[in-house]
Amino acid sequence: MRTSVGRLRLPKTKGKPMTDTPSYAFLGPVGTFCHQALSQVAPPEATIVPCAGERAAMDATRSGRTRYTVVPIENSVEGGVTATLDSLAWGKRLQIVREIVVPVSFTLAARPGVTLDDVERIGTHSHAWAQCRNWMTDTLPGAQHTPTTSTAEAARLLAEGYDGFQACLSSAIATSLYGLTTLRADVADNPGAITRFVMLSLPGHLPEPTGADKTTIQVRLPRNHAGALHQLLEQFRTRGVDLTRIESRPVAGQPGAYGFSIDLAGHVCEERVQAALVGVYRTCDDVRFLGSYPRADGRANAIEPGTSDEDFRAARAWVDALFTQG
Ligand SMILES: O=C(O)C(=O)Cc1ccccc1
Repeated sequence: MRTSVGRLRLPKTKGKPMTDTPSYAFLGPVGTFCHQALSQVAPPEATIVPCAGERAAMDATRSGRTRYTVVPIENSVEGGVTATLDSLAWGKRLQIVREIVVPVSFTLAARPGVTLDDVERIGTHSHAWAQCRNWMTDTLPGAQHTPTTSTAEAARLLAEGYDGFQACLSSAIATSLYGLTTLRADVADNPGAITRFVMLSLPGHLPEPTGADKTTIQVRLPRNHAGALHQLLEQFRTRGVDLTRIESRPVAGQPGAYGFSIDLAGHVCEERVQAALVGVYRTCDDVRFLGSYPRADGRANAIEPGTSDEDFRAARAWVDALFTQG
């Protein structure tokens, strides 16, 4: 039985998972970019569980079936992965414990014997299609997209004989794993695109601060309040907290209400981050803490003058002393 393809480990098909072995759900099937991200972090003995969709993978950890989940959260070309962002924002709470960055480039693949001229429909994940849209318009004008739950799912369907599309956009690994042939390699509108994946667990485990961390939160702005967004941003600016991502999403069932998903530079153990979060909590309707974790790029966060932990402690000591001085 094959247990790996290149650096990708395949799920175990026999035997009971050992309860003390870490288990990871991920956006499956095997051969997704998500599987590649998982392979960067999971120990060799890990049990891995492919799931059909981001939400299904997250639910596997919510229900206790797996200890961790790895799902895509953001792409450098197409932006946020809304299925992940919305489930993090509104579903049962999960916490980000790690981020993983994977360079993505796509292969246009088909069953052996199929040529570019035969291709009318292409199956792939919506984020993959978005990253190859211009290439498609230039090279295969008129080719239609059929969305699949993942890039490898499209490859798997083709290999099974599915005839709803003639080709798929997937990774080179998936192309070989599912016995397809490459029609075009390195398909992309923006060479150098990366996708950021997050590893999630149930709340309770907070990674240690490293000095090169990020914190993710979800907030809902008060409605009918002029300058509400300005007031939110002000909480970060005055404490020298840099935002590395901010995205708005409509709140389901509440037309006109928006939630914001925010990544900020820093760890919740740091004074300036805590001070900003206290301000956010005071001024927004809903605040959800989604984790503090090491940055994948390892870049140390810059600390503006007057915003280090020592600066905050000295300032608090000065205020405390006002009560004890005569
Ligand atoms: O479908 C996959 O292989 C994924 O891991 C999600 C995805 C899709 C497109 C670009 C990056 C990640």
